[in-house]
Amino acid sequence: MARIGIIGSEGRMGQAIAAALATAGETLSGGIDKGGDVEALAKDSDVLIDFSSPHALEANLDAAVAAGIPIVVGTTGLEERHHWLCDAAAENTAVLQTGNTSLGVTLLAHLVREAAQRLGDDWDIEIVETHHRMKVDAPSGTALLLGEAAATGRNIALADNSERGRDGITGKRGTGTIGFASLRGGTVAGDHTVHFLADNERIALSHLAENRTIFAKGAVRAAQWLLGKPKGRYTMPEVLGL
Ligand SMILES: NC(=O)C1=CN([C@@H]2O[C@H](COP(=O)(O)OP(=O)(O)OC[C@H]3O[C@@H](n4cnc5c(N)ncnc54)[C@H](OP(=O)(O)O)[C@@H]3O)[C@@H](O)[C@H]2O)C=CC1
Ligand SMILES: O=C(O)C1=N[C@H](C(=O)O)C[C@H](O)C1
Repeated sequence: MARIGIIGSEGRMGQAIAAALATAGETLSGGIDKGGDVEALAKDSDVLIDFSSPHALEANLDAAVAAGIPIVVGTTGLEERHHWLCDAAAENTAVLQTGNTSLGVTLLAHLVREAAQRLGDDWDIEIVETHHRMKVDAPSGTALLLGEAAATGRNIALADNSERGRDGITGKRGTGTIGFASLRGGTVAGDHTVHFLADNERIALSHLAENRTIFAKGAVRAAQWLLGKPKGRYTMPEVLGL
């Protein structure tokens, strides 16, 4: 049995992960929130699970590296520099960062990549996500993950081909771009639809999360899988064998 530490332990996901750990028969080594001692938590743990804030990421990665333990990063709202930090930490320990730990979204990303690869850029791609009113980042990490999957299928760079935050006189849609739209309200755990829109026909690929259990179970599974892995950056498809 592994000792698993949670960063963001009192949050919505932190509590769901603690419940999933208990169900899986794993040991919770401890949990911290803002102002907590992540180095001490890392010393008491065999693996860390971080669902907190991008502001905490650097210290969390440093603590995992210093303690020589792997870390699962589920926090979203990450910018390019946060991905560089994950890459740097992965030179010294095992790091798995993902915008969504669920089996369903992991499979959806695979399907989106396949569809984008097969459909030409006369098929416009638009990603729509809906989340609860408490969510602080947009587009969601999952929407960006799905956008990356579509961009990979199209063999283009998402950063150079995104349309985000349309407002006012936007001009026509750019051919080959990937659009993002975010809805916020109520208690929605997380809905994502990738629309492929062509002349006279459309395809919509969706994942609807009914509660946070799916994310929590996936995070625990990722932590279990990371134990004993050599340094490097890992992905959810590897964890789930997809
Ligand atoms: N990858 C995935 O599958 C999923 C990812 N997420 C992501 O996980 C993150 C957390 O979501 P959620 O639980 O809903 O958010 P919450 O706001 O409910 O919880 C966040 C927790 O992190 C803590 N926290 C904030 N800053 C720090 C810090 N510097 N160091 C340590 N802890 C800190 C907060 O503590 P305090 O209250 O003291 O500030 C709080 O307890 C979000 O980025 C969300 O998008 C969510 C679901 C699934
Ligand atoms: O903040 C959330 O709640 C969620 N965040 C993740 C994201 O940004 O994609 C995953 C899930 O959709 C729930």
